[in-house]
Amino acid sequence: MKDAILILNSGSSSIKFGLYDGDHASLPLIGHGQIEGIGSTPRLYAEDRHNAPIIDKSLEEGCSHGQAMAALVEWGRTREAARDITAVGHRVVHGGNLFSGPVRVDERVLGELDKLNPLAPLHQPHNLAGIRSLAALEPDLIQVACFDTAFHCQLPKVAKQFALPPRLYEDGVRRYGFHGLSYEYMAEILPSIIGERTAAGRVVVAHLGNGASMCALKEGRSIATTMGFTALDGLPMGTRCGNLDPGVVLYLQSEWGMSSAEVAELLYHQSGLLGMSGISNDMRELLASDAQSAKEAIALYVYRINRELGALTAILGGLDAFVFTAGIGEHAAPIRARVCELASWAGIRLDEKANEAHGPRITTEDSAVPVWVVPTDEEWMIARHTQAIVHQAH
Ligand SMILES: Nc1ncnc2c1ncn2[C@@H]1O[C@H](COP(=O)(O)OP(=O)(O)O)[C@@H](O)[C@H]1O
Ligand SMILES: CC(=O)OP(=O)(O)O
Ligand SMILES: [Mg+2]
Repeated sequence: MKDAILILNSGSSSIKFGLYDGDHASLPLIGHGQIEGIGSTPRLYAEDRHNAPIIDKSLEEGCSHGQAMAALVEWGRTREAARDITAVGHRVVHGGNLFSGPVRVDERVLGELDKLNPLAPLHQPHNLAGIRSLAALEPDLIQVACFDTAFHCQLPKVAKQFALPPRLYEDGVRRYGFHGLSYEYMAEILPSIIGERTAAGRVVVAHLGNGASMCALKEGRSIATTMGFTALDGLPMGTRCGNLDPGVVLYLQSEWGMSSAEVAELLYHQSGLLGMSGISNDMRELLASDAQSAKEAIALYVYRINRELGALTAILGGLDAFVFTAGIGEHAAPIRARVCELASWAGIRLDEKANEAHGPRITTEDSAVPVWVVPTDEEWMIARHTQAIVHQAH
């Protein structure tokens, strides 16, 4: 029977998945898709590697993450009846300071990862619930956790430190950084797209999805990143505030009498693009809106990206390439145009037509720094790690 590897990527608004042919080192894609609307009106959608739809089906109203996962495995088996799912690789957002690489999950590992739930409340509990519900369905299945934080674990100490007493650092209160599977994929794919010499230089990648962060890559390694201890820091996001004076939190608690749960709800769910605009966390809706609040939300979003670009360029000591990726980075040409306009200080000159066509290169020949649009593929990166662990296990 042929082997397949199922990959699950639980983002803050969806479960994305991929089914890969585990018999080949290059891991060809069999099918991929997502379940959207978990908690409201869930829908399972998948297409094959040529983007032809395979399934488009509504799931039970209000179904849980676990039930959605079970529906997915059922689909994988029905569709690929001649295939055995040998392993499931999961995106797990937080690995803390214990996990610096992919790991096969067992009860001990799950126990350690549970402790990190408060550090990634939008993601970690869903990631772990998925692993647990699959373990209950299929106890012998190899399940592998691949961490968003792992790619950043070699950050220089100064980039990880907060200006707090050292005992807090020792206790794990430090910058971890996220979206590491996306940045790892970029480090791997960029030489073939932007050229080996440029990719081996100083590159800033902006991962702009529902969550958003930026990373400074030097010689393909992360040396600085905008997210921190949690996935709240850095850029404003769909519903998260990004960088914020910690004095605001103290003020809300002491003067407004807000509990920590209420502050968490505000900062994780009611801030960012949604909070500022009062309209939506979806950039498509904001770009289509005439409301002043939508315009202000977009203005702050691009302002903050430009500001972080400056900071990361300073850390890198210069800039050889700038790359946009993830939902907004790959699809929102007006946002890229606004960022590039603000980044004229770096000698960036936008090629409008190329930008409208989504690149891959979106700057003119005389731009001092080339800017690229490169689709990310966190799932494929997870599949690679999972395959390596499966090989170790045999
Ligand atoms: N054509 C588009 N124009 C503008 N924004 C888009 C477009 N397509 C997708 N997006 C944005 O991308 C976001 C989702 O990005 P994605 O990387 O899939 O997020 P996540 O993995 O965090 O769920 C959506 O919320 C939406 O704002
Ligand atoms: C870490 C994070 O913010 O992930 P996502 O963008 O998938 O929400
Ligand atoms: Mg994502």
